[in-house]
Amino acid sequence: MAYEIQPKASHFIDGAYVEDTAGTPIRVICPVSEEEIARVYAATPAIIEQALASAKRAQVAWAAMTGTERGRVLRRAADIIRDRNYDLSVLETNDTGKPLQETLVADATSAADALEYFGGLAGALTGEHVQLGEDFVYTRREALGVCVGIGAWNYPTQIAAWKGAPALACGNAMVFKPSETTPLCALKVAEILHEAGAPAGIYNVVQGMGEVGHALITDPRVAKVSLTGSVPTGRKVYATAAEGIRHVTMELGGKSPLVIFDDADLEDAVGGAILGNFYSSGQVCSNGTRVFVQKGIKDAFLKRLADRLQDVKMGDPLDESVNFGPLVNAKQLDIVQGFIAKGIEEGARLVCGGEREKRAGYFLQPTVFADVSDDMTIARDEIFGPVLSVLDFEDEVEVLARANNTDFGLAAGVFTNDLGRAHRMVAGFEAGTCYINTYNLAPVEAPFGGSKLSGVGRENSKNAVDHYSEMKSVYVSMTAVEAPF
Ligand SMILES: NC(=O)c1ccc[n+]([C@@H]2O[C@H](COP(=O)([O-])OP(=O)(O)OC[C@H]3O[C@@H](n4cnc5c(N)ncnc54)[C@H](O)[C@@H]3O)[C@@H](O)[C@H]2O)c1
Ligand SMILES: O=CCc1c[nH]cn1
Repeated sequence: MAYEIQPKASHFIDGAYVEDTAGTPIRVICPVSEEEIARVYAATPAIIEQALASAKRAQVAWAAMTGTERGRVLRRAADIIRDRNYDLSVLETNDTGKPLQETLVADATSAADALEYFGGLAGALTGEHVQLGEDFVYTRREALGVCVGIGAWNYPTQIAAWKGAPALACGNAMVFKPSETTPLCALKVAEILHEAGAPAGIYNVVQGMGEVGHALITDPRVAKVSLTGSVPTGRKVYATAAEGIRHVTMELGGKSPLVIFDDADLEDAVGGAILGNFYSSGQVCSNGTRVFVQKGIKDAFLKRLADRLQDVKMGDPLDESVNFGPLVNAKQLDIVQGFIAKGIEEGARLVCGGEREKRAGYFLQPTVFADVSDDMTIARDEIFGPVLSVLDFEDEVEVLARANNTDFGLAAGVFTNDLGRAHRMVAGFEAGTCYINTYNLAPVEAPFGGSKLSGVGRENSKNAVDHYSEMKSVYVSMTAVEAPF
């Protein structure tokens, strides 16, 4: 029987698909055909209760298993995902509009990497022993309990796994709410985890908008919330979590600088700027959208960038030769077009692009602005679309100050052949994720996350373990107790 890729119902709770059509309908619109391809229903209070109760019930026994046993489940899920990579990539492409050429290598595979990595780590999670004379302290690394994950729409499979894998490895249960824009892929992550042996209730998915997210994170059974989303949503979710003194991870937006010095390899620098602005049609949180180019290399950079943009192939994202897809929906297209109009109005020079394609789908041409100044709207606000701004600079001290002159701090990159300068620049960047002579890679082995308004905590790497577990300290006395009376 062919593997069924379309999820069977709106929610996945307690090891099974669950439907409740009393919830608000959420239409899933294909960004290419602009037609409805699926419909799910937002979680009702009854669905939210089922998910939280099931997670709470399941978590204690899951945490009592050995890390090696838990890890085995995660690694099995990783294998299943790799076996079904093609079908899962098609689903991701349908959900987001990203080209299959991309989703085949960056989405389900990234989810599999996370499950494999944290599955491998699970058996090695430990506390420590501290000798204090004859007495000693030992620490127990314990799960937090029920964790809520809330996702953005640009990487629905990856986000579901980047949150789920470390949470489950540490012995937590998760209730995950995907973005209402891309609700399908997380359901497959839940289904596959269950198939791999995750007990019922350990990873649940419920659909809905902000209200459902809010209901989840205010429930007293919830110990932690991990959000991937915009800064305004992050402010609200962080404040709500603070009421209950809950643990948080905040993976938020950015307006990251990419600095290209005169001595950089031109071809690599242009490649980095392309990866940092046009992958996923520009809908990547860490994009280096403020491209600071030193004056001596600026003309050559702009010329080569315009040449290489000739190789953009737009079209049906399921065609594997297509390398540039539409934006995710009409609303995002409208927002990005608004920024382009603002760039022109404020005096930036449009080098190429800027137009919606005359075809069905939310296709927008890759857009490059030059002569952008620091105070322009397109240089200050996160656009989250295929819009690259080139800003000129003279020297290292000046460009570092300008690169950091933002409230965001997600990522930053530098292209130069001067190694000393490269390391000075990254030491000076106020950003959580930095790149030297490349851009936008996010391997599971490396911490990923932001500083300043771009976030709190880190995903991926051993660092994530500290955000999904806490240490219990146990003092053991080997001597008589001395009390004052
Ligand atoms: N730092 C990262 O790792 C990272 C990764 C991907 C995307 N992002 C950011 O995400 C943004 C784009 O995604 P988006 O438009 O889906 O973001 P968004 O902030 O609009 O929504 C994110 C999620 O939060 C939920 N939500 C909204 N209000 C809520 C509330 N009051 N309580 C609980 N949940 C609520 C939404 O339903 C959605 O699931 C961009 O800013 C991008 O930079 C960050
Ligand atoms: O969208 C942000 C997360 C990311 C960055 N690179 C790959 N995934």
